[in-house]
Amino acid sequence: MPSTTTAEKAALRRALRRRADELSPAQRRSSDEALFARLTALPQWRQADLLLLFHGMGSEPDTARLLPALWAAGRTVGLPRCLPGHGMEFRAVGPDTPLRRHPFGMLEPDEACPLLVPTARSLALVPGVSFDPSGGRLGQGGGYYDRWLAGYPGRTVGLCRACLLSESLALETHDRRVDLVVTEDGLYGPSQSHTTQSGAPGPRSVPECT
Ligand SMILES: Nc1nc2c(c(=O)[nH]1)N(C=O)[C@@H](CNc1ccc(C(=O)N[C@@H](CCC(=O)O)C(=O)O)cc1)CN2
Ligand SMILES: Nc1ncnc2c1ncn2[C@@H]1O[C@H](COP(=O)(O)OP(=O)(O)OP(=O)(O)O)[C@@H](O)[C@H]1O
Repeated sequence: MPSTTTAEKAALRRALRRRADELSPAQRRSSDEALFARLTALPQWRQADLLLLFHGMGSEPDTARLLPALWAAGRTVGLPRCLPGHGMEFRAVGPDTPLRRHPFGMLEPDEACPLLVPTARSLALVPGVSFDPSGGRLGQGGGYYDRWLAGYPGRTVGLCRACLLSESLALETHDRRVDLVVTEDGLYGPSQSHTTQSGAPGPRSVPECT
């Protein structure tokens, strides 16, 4: 019998995936542009030794669009690879790296790519169906990131479309908060006082997808 939180998470995941799927391609593109503008302006982004991205799929932000500029700037970029037993590792990818489609739908590097060892100066972009303003995260339900984050020494950022931001997510003991949540409208997180980048107060209620 699943715990209440597990059942609640599954129901919320279904509802928010539906909400995300209703966004038009134009709404997704304009949301992505605003998210990426905020993300790439962060000092943590500019200063990281390794950028550990994910290859966006479905209604996730289309993070693959960030890659060409990073390669052109000579940055080291990694993408995750799922391992048996719900493990995960990151391998370096470049412009000519062939990626393979995993049965879950995302593109992944293979074992021919160099394995990356994250440091305290690394930055991981963590995917999520939803986040809350204190860094709580609802993932896809496999526990891949939670297991990997348990041994990860670096910083974490979640990209969250404003209409998928939850007021407060119920977390289980294994759930890891991200250090910073980036929405189109502002930055949130355990150490943020809900401000937009201009310093103006950020949105407090959760907007509807329009
Ligand atoms: N782009 C991207 N890559 C990622 C993740 C992610 O969330 N996004 N992951 C984040 O952990 C890991 C993969 N984990 C995933 C876990 C479940 C599902 C998923 O769609 N599950 C379906 C059932 C799929 C099936 O069993 O066939 C579902 O829950 O409906 C997708 C990714 C690593 N790579
Ligand atoms: N650090 C961990 N060690 C062992 N099991 C874990 C760990 N983290 C998560 N799990 C297990 O993984 C399963 C899925 O967890 P959860 O619903 O929190 O996944 P998620 O965060 O949504 O997924 P993901 O991290 O893949 O996006 C649960 O059964 C949970 O007990």
